[in-house]
Amino acid sequence: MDSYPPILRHQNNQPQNLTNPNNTTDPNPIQDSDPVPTIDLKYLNHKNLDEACKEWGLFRLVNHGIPLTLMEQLQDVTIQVFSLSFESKQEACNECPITYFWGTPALTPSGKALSNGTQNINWVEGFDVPLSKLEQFQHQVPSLESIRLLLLDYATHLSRIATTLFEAMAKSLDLNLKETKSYLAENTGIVRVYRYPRTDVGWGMEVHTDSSVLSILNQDDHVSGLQVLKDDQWLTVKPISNTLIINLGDMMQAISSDTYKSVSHRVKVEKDIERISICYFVFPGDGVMIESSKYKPFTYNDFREQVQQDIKALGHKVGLGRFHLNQDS
Ligand SMILES: O=C(O)CCC(=O)C(=O)O
Ligand SMILES: [Fe+2]
Repeated sequence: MDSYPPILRHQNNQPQNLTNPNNTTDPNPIQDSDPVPTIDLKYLNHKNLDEACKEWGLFRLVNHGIPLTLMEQLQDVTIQVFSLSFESKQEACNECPITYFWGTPALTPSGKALSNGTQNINWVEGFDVPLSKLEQFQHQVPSLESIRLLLLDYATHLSRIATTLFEAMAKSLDLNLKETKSYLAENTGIVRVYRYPRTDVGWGMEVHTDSSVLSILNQDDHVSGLQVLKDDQWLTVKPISNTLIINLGDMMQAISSDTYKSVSHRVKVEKDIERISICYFVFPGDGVMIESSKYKPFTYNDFREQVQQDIKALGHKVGLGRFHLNQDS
């Protein structure tokens, strides 16, 4: 229990030693499939990809080329890092580019929790890792150093996957590839590693859309939680080992002039079992103007500042609606 941040120490939580999932009984038996479209990266079918982006804004990626051992090692080390005491996690991130946060996924650019004090607690703790800084430091805490080394390797795969998918999308959308290259800037990539505690109240993450161009989620192999809104219905995205979930963010929706969807999603928590996930987000390059037929020209920085203002003033993100061409403000 002392590994949980104090505000997440709900009375119903008992100390638990998760967490090699292979040793636990799974309360959410994994079904073989769900209706989420599957895209094969090795044999990329542009038409299927285009349809998934239009209809869902989310798909499952197979044949992604990341070694299974790397995916499994990352999940194992993530579990180890989170099992450190709350105080050591805080202390470990005091003077390093990695930020440790809890209770909300909304952070200021300097890594502080962003809030106007009225939001609900999100039952989540996490580490925010800017990938471009990974080479510049080493960590004294062995599990954090292991995760840093694994992420260095993982990051090259994430860039490869994001670039391949984005180029295929740009082609289907008939965007000028040379101009649009800067819409996906590899040096903006961040990874967020999350643990959702066991609890019987609240949400791990409330309904939102990602602000990214693309997000790549490496879900817990054994515990479900991610839910996606499709045709006004919430649907659970089944965890399936050795696959990734790709979701499109607000920047992709804007770049595509609303042809593609930034998908609404949320994360459910479980009473009896923790969940981890390792999520990657990539954004347009610094100062790059997003031009589209549906929105006023804006940079990702304009967008992020607006989101921060809205969260402070209203308690929630308004998002792309702020930039719509027929919006007055
Ligand atoms: O943990 C997950 O599966 C999803 C997390 C998420 O939606 C986010 O970080 O934006
Ligand atoms: Fe998200």
